[in-house]
Amino acid sequence: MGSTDGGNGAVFTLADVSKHNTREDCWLLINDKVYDVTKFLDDHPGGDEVLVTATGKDATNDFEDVGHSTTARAMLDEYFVGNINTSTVSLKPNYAALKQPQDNQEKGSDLLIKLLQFLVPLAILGLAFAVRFYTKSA
Ligand code: HEM
Repeated sequence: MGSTDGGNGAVFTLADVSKHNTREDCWLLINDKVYDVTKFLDDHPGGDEVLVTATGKDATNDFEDVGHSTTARAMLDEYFVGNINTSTVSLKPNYAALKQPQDNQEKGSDLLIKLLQFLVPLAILGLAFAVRFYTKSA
């Protein structure tokens, strides 16, 4: 069936694939292969929304995370339009880089909590002394 789709020898860049990011024209990149799923949108058991949001990037993880059946995997062939120029896409997301800002943020809020743990009792103590001082003189 794939042979009737044409363009089997085509090699696309991620920028090429990214242009097809609407319900009217929807391409996906899964496991280094490019699929035109426009005609499949209405039939996808997981809905069309997830497919459109999976455009413009490497959708391999999105596809694999769902744990698609072998039937689902066999369906891919039908929508195959070409391969990807792998140098245009970072196929493995850099988890270390993604995690970094989060770590920094956590460190930031840790510091704030430590600072508050120090300042709040100090403020209460100060308040107690102030109250004592003013009630004495009155
Ligand atoms: C051409 C690509 C795709 C095909 C042919 C496909 C096909 C299917 C099929 C046949 C099912 C039914 C369950 C099964 O047999 O595993 C399914 C379910 C599902 N798919 Fe896909 N899928 C594709 C891409 C995607 C992508 C990229 C995502 C996520 C971003 C996705 C998300 C889902 C979800 C969430 C379900 C579960 C629906 C449910 O059980 O309620 N699919 N898909």
